[in-house]
Amino acid sequence: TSVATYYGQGAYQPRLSTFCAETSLDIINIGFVNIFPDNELSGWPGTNFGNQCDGSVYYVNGQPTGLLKNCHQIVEDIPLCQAAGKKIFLSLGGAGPSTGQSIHSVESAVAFAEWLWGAFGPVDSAYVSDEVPRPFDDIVFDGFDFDIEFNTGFGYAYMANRFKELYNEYIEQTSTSRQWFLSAAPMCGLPNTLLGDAIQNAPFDYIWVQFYNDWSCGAVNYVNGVSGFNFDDWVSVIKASANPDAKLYVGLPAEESEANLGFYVGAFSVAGLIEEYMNKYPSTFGGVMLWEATGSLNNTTPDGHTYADNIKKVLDT
Ligand SMILES: CNC(=O)NC(=N)Nc1ccccc1
Repeated sequence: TSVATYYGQGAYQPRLSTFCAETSLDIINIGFVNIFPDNELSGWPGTNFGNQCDGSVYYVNGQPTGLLKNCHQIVEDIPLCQAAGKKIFLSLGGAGPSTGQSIHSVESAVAFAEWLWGAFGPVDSAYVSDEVPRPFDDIVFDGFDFDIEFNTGFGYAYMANRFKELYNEYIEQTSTSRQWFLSAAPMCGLPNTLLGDAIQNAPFDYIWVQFYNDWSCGAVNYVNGVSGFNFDDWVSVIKASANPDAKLYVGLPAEESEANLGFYVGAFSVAGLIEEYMNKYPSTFGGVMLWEATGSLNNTTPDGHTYADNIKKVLDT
């Protein structure tokens, strides 16, 4: 089992290298590409990585885009994380603005995936060109994460399937042993309107469900001994999906302040839930996802262990 986390939106977050050194973190989603092309005059996506970039953006035909140009610390640090054996995904969506997250046609869903592959994928793929920038230079992400939180779910299955085709095409052409992955971060309510269709129709590798900010299905229900926590239902969703072997993660807030009031549960309070579901679904249970890295770092026990360390310890028992 493994621990996945998000990085990029933490208040006063330290640079990524801090988390490259954290052995309890296995997968890090870098968030976010938070403006999608159909919502941008320039036709380019926009990004936001909190305090990590200097604010300068790319220009297209003399017009500013929302695409950040200088995030040198992330660019310097991703190789450190990858050298430490961590998978680093680029996350699409995130906490807003809601006006930025929608896809208006199948064609634009496909074009968006190809653009991102050219901009953030292998430096020698067929989609690298003078028309597509390399905001993170020669950094090659290990996959793309769908953290869709607003509007509708239209287009994401087409986009995820196009990513899968691009992965397979590149692997076929280069015979590389390197792999690329797809992940999604649905909120726990079922049926899931924003990512249900994508999960049903595209072969995701990791599904980290946000078991917070929703009283009907949050992990807090299990901890409080009441019904609602719906991991079992999510196992059925995975088994009926395009990839029945996808790994299902329990998403949790890493600190009191990182979810709506009442949804945070202590690492040791949630240990029972983790142990029960890890044993109940040994092949589907993938681990725990934490929102998010800096909150976990700020949520340290007196012995100096972060929330992620304490969760990892529960997973390893
Ligand atoms: C995995 N994605 C998230 O956990 N997103 C998230 N926590 N969004 C959010 C929702 C409400 C307030 C702040 C952030």
